[in-house]
Amino acid sequence: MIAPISQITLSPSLSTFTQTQQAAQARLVGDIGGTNARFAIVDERDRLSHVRVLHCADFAGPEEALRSYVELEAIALPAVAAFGIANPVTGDEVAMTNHRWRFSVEHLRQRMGLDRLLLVNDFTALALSLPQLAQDERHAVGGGTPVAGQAIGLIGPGTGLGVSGLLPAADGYLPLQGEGGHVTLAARDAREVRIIEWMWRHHDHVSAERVLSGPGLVMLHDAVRDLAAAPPRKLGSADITGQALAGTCPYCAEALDLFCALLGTVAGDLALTLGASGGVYLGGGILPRLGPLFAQSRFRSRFEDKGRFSSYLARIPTFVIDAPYAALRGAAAALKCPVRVGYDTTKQAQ
Ligand SMILES: Nc1ncnc2c1ncn2[C@@H]1O[C@H](COP(=O)(O)OP(=O)(O)OP(=O)(O)O)[C@@H](O)[C@H]1O
Repeated sequence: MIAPISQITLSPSLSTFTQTQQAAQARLVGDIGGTNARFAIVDERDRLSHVRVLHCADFAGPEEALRSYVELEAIALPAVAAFGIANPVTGDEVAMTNHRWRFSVEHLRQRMGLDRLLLVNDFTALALSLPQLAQDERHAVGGGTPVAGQAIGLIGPGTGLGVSGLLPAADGYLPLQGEGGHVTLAARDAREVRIIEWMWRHHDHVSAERVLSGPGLVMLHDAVRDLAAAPPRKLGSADITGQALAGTCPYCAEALDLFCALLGTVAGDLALTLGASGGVYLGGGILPRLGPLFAQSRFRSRFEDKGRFSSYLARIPTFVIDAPYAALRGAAAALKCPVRVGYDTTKQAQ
């Protein structure tokens, strides 16, 4: 743990020098999702401290959330910051897909007095953290062995569905910056055809994210009940998994079963598309909350269920990420990424 910067007493003559050193060493990192914003300080040895999780809904925008973070942690901001955000990052203007925040990266940099602010898609950041994960920070679901130096896939349901990956390059890996959560969801059997038909009543385009996310699990449960002509019952996604785990609601259990199977389909598609012999990693906030249900689910059998390519997929391991702040480490890695990622703003020399 590094000491909070505000607790370091500086003599006036040393102050400027030391602050410059701190700027070179400590960095502010963030992981902004549709539900939570996590912030932390990363030291020169890439260790995290001052980790704090804030609810996005409590703040008008990222500036207010950051000011609250600084106040709650009683720290001075480092001069350099990088945030992963659950959004495509294509320029200075960011309008979140699953939350109301809209902001300019450059304006935020200026308002916070930062020398550099990098915004990157949250799953691009998470992908950059994968090579740093320790063995005990991932749990294998099913068989397969990762092949070193090969492509790696990443997918994770949370408020939305994040998708990214790493492609091998001369000096390591290149992170993907796509929007794979919005691919069209495909049915594998007649039951899923009926579920997707039901979803069309509500969405013109039924993307993977429409189903493989917290709100998606709620819709799946609604669909299962409606197709069974059961009376509607509004349950949140946490209630649905809670009741499925407790065995108290057959509709919840079926919704979760469909959720895991459909995630297997989409993760298998990602593995095929990338040639992800390095493995497919599963992130996001939902899977770690499913307990043993996920490992016992149809996820892995569906992942491998690709006809003539089943043996190809059987060799690819799938791992649930068990490192709650991996995306924060990935945001720090993005600052050092040799290729341009996200949107980077820096203070112009006077
Ligand atoms: N026990 C649970 N079972 C299923 N879903 C849950 C559970 N608890 C929370 N969720 C759902 O998980 C989602 C939040 O996911 P996550 O924790 O990854 O937040 P986030 O980082 O803000 O999300 P994202 O980055 O995707 O926007 C919400 O839709 C919430 O309803």
